[in-house]
Amino acid sequence: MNVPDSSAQNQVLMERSIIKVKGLTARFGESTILQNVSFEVEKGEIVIIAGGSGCGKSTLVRHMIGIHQPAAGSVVIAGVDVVNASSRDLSYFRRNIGVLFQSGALLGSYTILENVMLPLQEFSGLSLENVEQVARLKLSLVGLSGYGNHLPSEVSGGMLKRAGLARAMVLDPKVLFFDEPSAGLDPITSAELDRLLLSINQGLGTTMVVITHELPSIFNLAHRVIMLDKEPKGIIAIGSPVELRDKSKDPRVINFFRREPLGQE
Ligand SMILES: Nc1ncnc2c1ncn2[C@@H]1O[C@H](COP(=O)(O)OP(=O)(O)OP(=O)(O)O)[C@@H](O)[C@H]1O
Repeated sequence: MNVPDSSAQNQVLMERSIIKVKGLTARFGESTILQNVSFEVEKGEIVIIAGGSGCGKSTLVRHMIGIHQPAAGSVVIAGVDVVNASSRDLSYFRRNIGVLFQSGALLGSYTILENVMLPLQEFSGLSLENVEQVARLKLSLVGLSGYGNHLPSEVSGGMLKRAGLARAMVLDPKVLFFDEPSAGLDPITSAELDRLLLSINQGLGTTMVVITHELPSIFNLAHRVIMLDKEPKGIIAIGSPVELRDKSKDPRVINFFRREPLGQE
């Protein structure tokens, strides 16, 4: 039997990671928000980024997807060195990730179907007919088959999120990023969205990075939680929600998980 040597084993382990963040330092002017942050995310994993307001959750994700340039460190996602990517590589990168931010609202004067078609028209090179077919498929995946011709103003908040999700997924991304996906939703609609994300993760194997501080969502979704804090401007804990809740000795982590409603697991 061929037993792989340790470097080959390491290689296999490394290849499991689809996201590698190494020594990331984020600054705005004189102020350092994140210092020397490193972690990896495995293919198919759902990682939640949590932590108090202003600790740098959005800043981290914005650096990961190339919106901001880090002061130091590297980010490699699906094989693309995001920090040093050429415009060609960035274009490839954008096809391999989907982003659903609160600010990424749908365009109000376009129908939901047209909104979902937009990334395909920009990136796919498909004919208009095929673009529409793919967009309709994605709308059915998120349970919005009958709503393609509605304007965003004509559907509920939960439906808008699902339409945004269809748009974020339309290029079949390997990684999806969400910033507070359940913000503004009632608990039932929020739980429905969690179920949808989970079914997409399980059905398609899509890796997900989700910013949220909603404990039900954390327990519904997360394989691992990365907790950030202003001190030391970075990661204070990484682990499954149950591990962090039951085993952490850090009072900040304990306090965070104490808000968990009874009966969540
Ligand atoms: N573009 C920017 N320019 C200057 N400062 C910024 C910028 N973006 C974020 N910051 C600052 O970085 C810090 C972290 O902000 P960030 O939005 O990443 O925190 P957060 O953890 O996502 O917070 P919240 O949970 O409140 O959304 C804050 O002090 C914020 O003011």
